[in-house]
Amino acid sequence: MTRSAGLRFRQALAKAKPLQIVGTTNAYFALMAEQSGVQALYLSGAGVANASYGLPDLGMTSMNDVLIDAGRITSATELPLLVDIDTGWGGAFNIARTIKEFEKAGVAAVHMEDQVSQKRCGHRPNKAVVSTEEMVDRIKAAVDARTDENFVIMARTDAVAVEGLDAGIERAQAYIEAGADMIFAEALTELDQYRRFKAAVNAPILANMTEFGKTELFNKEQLAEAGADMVLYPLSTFRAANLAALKVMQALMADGHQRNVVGAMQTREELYKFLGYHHYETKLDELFSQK
Ligand SMILES: C[C@](O)(C(=O)O)[C@H](CC(=O)O)C(=O)O
Ligand SMILES: [Mg+2]
Repeated sequence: MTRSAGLRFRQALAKAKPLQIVGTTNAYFALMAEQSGVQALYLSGAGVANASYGLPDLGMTSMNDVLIDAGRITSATELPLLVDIDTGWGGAFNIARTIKEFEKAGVAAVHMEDQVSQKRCGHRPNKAVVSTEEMVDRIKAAVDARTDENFVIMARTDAVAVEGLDAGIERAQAYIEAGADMIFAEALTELDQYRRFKAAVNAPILANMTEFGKTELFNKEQLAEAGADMVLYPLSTFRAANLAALKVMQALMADGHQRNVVGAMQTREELYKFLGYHHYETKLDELFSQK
């Protein structure tokens, strides 16, 4: 694969209207996504905190925590990966380091938000944002640090829920002016708000379709029509897998066996198919064939 990860993301975006970006909390989910026709992957900050550390999404995970999970996914698949880097984890030099490390890890794109470092989930109350100037400095530091010009730096604004739509749009304009490539318009409540962002900001717009949040679960046609270029499903597979796992745990405790839930499990055969298990096994047999 000679094309850079960033270029692969941009090419996937150019081909799809809108590009559906699917959250995969681990490398195996990434393999399933790749073999299900998904064209771009996402590593959620909430997903890393929740799944890998058992923590809430409140800015408690560090750059290295996210980098480890990102590297696992980029090692397993060629699909371009968008990673949630929260606020970039610090001042200008920290942000520069973050960009360099994620680019080196084979990540295609990152999104960095304008919340204060003690951040919250974008769909929760009582968020606070830094000044436009401070976020512009974050973006400048990020853009200056990238070595691949195709590496995507997406600016996320959480300001709409805090300061209103007009302020959010003004910020997005300033962030693009500062060098951001794309805009993540967080926690919008109406389709028309995407339309307003798109009309005012000359850059690709991402719509976050996270479940149980502030945004209605619009379909991709509705979002494309409203001007969204990318649709994100950050935690959909994680939430579904969590419920499936919980039901198995409860059945094991209630029934003393798993026979009632085996039908809800992915079979060994399916697992091996996604892993390419037999290919590895054949290789092993060839390498160490018994005489
Ligand atoms: C996209 C997000 O930043 C994430 O970390 O996945 C979250 C998703 C969520 O908590 O539902 C967010 O929207 O803040
Ligand atoms: Mg997040």
